[in-house]
Amino acid sequence: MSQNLRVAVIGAGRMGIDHIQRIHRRIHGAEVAAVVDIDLDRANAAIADIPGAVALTDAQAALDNPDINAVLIATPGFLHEEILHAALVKDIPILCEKPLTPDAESAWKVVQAEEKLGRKRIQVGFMRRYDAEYAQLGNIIRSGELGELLVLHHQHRNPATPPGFTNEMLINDSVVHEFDAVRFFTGEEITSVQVRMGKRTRNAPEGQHDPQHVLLETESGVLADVEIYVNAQYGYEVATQASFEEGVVSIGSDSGPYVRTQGRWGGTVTPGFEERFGAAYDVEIQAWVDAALKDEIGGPSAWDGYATAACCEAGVEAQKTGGKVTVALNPKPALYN
Ligand SMILES: NC(=O)c1ccc[n+]([C@@H]2O[C@H](COP(=O)([O-])OP(=O)(O)OC[C@H]3O[C@@H](n4cnc5c(N)ncnc54)[C@H](O)[C@@H]3O)[C@@H](O)[C@H]2O)c1
Ligand SMILES: O[C@H]1[C@H](O)[C@@H](O)[C@H](O)[C@@H](O)[C@H]1O
Repeated sequence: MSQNLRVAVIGAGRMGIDHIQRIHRRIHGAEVAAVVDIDLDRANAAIADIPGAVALTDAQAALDNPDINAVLIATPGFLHEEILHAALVKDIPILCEKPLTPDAESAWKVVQAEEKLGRKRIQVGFMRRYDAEYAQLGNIIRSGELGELLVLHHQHRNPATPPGFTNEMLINDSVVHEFDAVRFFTGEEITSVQVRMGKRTRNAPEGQHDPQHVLLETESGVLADVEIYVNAQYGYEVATQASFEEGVVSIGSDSGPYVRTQGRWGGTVTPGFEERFGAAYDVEIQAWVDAALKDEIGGPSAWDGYATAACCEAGVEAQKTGGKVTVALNPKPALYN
């Protein structure tokens, strides 16, 4: 594929708009050819500064357009499955925002459809793998320089949740990132999930128990915990501390610049994921484009999407029971080895 990628972005909401601007302004080798949203006004607003792009309301119409040769899916997670299958039929590179799908059964169907196609076409939007500090911690773990990794502590805090953010979405939409991070760091599958509910913040909307404490273990016995706290008010913070045999590594905690003025010292907390992970999204999308132009796909795969969906399913079950729930996975198809 020598020409630019001509991308249809499906979903012009918070994340879709961010990716549209990213592709238009910062990514090399790709252009936004179409924006699809059921809300045509949103789609039109999204292409206002992109000459030549078209606004549509139907994803299939974009996929049927021979001028489109790649698709970025940024609709809510429960809508991904249908678009993924339609895009696999077109046999074009796909960047699907996380989650691949919200449950293991539908994610497995996507894996099977890709396996039937016979080659990888899907990259899942687990952008943390492209964050510089995440990549560095991954390298430290793999190098063995601090001995064996023993425990991972995660904090995942959002300032507030959008309307309709259910109790299950704390797992399916938020902790799904830590499921991927733990698998990425350890190179192992997660074998069990437990969720504990403690004291609830008065800032949580009705029906949502916030914060929650999620406990995981991996095949070799690495333990991980996640504080998921999505109405934390003060800002957006995602951090990890890793304990090894010979040391401890922290990433994502406070970084400069530290300012001293008017009798106070301090810095700022990022307000949202766009600021905290802006650079990682750029690297993620550029990597997808670079691979797609060589007719390849890299990064987190549909298998990673399926395995994390299975963790989510166990997590949602664990929310109800409070007990430890085993993660059950189908055998990994050779395509993903
Ligand atoms: N990687 C990350 O850090 C990150 C951050 C935020 C969101 N996300 C993911 O991105 C996706 C979108 O999230 P968001 O926060 O932008 O949601 P959003 O609700 O802000 O936007 C979704 C958009 O999809 C549109 N839409 C709904 N149904 C549609 C359909 N059938 N066809 C076309 N468009 C349709 C809506 O009108 C809306 O504009 C989700 O999967 C979410 O989990 C990922
Ligand atoms: O969809 C968003 C997004 O994935 C963010 O990265 C995460 O921090 C939020 O918790 C989630 O709701």
